[in-house]
Amino acid sequence: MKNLETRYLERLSDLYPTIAEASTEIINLQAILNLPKGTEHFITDVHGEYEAFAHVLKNGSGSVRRKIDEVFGNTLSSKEKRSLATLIYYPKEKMEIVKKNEDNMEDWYKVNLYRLIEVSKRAASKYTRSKVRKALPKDFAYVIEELITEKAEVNDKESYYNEIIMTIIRIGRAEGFIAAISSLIQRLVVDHLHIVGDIYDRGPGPHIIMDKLMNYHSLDIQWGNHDVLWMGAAAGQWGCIANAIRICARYGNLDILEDGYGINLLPLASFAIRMYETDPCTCFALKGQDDTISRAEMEMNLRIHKAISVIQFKVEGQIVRRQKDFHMEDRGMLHRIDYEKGTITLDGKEYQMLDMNFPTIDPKDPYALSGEEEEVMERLERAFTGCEKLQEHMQLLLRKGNLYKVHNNNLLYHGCVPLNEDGSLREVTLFGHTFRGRSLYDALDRYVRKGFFSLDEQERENGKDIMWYIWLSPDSPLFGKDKMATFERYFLAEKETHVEKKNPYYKLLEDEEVIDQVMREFGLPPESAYIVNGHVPVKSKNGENPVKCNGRVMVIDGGFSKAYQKETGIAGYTLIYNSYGLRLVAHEPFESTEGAIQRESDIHSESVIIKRVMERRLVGDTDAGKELRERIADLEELLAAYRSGEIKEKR
Ligand SMILES: O=P(O)(O)OC[C@H]1O[C@](O)(COP(=O)(O)O)[C@@H](O)[C@@H]1O
Ligand SMILES: [Mn+2]
Repeated sequence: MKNLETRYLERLSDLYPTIAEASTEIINLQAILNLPKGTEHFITDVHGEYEAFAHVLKNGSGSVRRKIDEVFGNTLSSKEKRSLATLIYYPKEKMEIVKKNEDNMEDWYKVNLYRLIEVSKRAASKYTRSKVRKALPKDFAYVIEELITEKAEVNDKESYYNEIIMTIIRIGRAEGFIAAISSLIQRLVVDHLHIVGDIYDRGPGPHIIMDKLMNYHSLDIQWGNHDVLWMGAAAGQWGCIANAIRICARYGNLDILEDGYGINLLPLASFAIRMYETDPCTCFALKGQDDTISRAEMEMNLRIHKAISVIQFKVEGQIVRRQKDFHMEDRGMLHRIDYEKGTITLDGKEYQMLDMNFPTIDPKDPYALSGEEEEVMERLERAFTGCEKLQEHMQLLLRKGNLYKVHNNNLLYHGCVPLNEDGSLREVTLFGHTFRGRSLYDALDRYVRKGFFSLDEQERENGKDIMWYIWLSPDSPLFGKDKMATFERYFLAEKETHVEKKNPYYKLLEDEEVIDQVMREFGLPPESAYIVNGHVPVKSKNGENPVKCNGRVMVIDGGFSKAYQKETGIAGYTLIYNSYGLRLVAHEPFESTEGAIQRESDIHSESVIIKRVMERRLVGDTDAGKELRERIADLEELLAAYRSGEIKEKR
């Protein structure tokens, strides 16, 4: 039998059947290595805020504006630049407005088409032709390529381009063309997107964000605890289902389930209304509620909120009892309640319960679901696991996502690396094995996938429970707090019981030695790597800085989440890593899509340069570059095999 290497070269020769073809590919790949590296965009903790998210994607955290500035410098006023940027972000909507106010549309089209072509030329200049070609919108691929490629052979270039532009206008295709070229610009300014977790919960449109991501050209996701919660729910884990519904109810967002995913909440709603009919549910007031909701709807929402919370506390009590390895029995709350006195004893201290109306709890067996609750949960489980759209979204999370990622010398994860007080890696034992640092991340990642794919029922069930564990365990790298005080926040007035203490990691973020250790743990060179992490809102209003440890760690959760903007004072950070270096961008709250179009009010963003490289970074300096060099080496072997007669040319 031929050896593996020869067999591999034979397969490669199917793709490059001649000396000429193999040589051409080597030259092409070599050329790519010398292009500037593509722009990476990092976004985190979007929490369902799809409008702000869509806008930041459209403007590439200021990358579109920077391209416009590079191309036009002082030859356009800032108002004109703003208009052009708005046109690129929202071409259709912007043109509707222009058409109402402009008397000479032909002129307007001409000027703007010209400007857009200049910007797209610039945006395309750092890619190979073949890559640009792949990005071209189908309908206008040929014309756009014509217009953005320099034509050395055409003498009168201006009239050549003008002819094309005038034809587009004459045949009534200007609008379609503008929309197409605008989306090409958006597509080219960001080469790759990293979402550092928490797409779901609190805001109204996580499903809309997921739809956008489904079509995004190049993407990876580091799961956040809220994303894993939804993954667990989609896999049918009851603790996750109850939590996900509870959070939707808490934020007045049950529409996400009903309209966004078509999950029928009627069984839960009718149960809740009946069971808590006369209960004012005062502990279950909604957060960040919207005033458009009717009174009847609000009352139903409160009851659902309470009903699903009670179910959650029961189900969670069952999980911590069956999964002893989770060491979370202290989070079983219901058996600590004195149902006669209306108090609960926690850590030896007795507290008054703010609500004692629990018609479905049997004090002797407080974690048992009532028959109706059981039935509601069974129907919800079927609805979650049977929802095609939710499953598709979860498949995307599984395909593009991981618990962490090492990419171009950066380490990306949502929460933390669990540490002990002294900074050493915290050991966690699960199902008979002990993990820490990277091995903990890897083990949990594997369990998540088992929860979806394992054929072994026990493994699958453990995998599902692990998703709940990742959501809120003190040892979960995605949660990183000593407890999730949901129960205390609903039922106890004493604020000290609401405190969730963060893992020592967050205190040690400024400690160089600790950070070196974390980087080494993930195989990164401490002198040049960066850590990007989200999860904890940075209160920049209070002078808190997202840049830690002399610029080596960036915590970029600035609060896309409207619910948290009061605390943070801004609307989120994003990072841009392009061929010139690394730039942190702080965004002001996003007014609305309508404002962005009507008043051309782009998000105001301040950016700070974290690192400016001495020499422009090239594709050759990236992970993709490493792969390309490997491919070149393989092709050179093939070439040598052709030339030595070891392999015959196929054509
Ligand atoms: O403010 P809310 O929506 O009630 O959420 C508070 C809960 O969310 C958490 O902060 C987890 O969410 P994050 O991952 O967004 O921080 C819990 O620690 C806390 O109990
Ligand atoms: Mn989080």
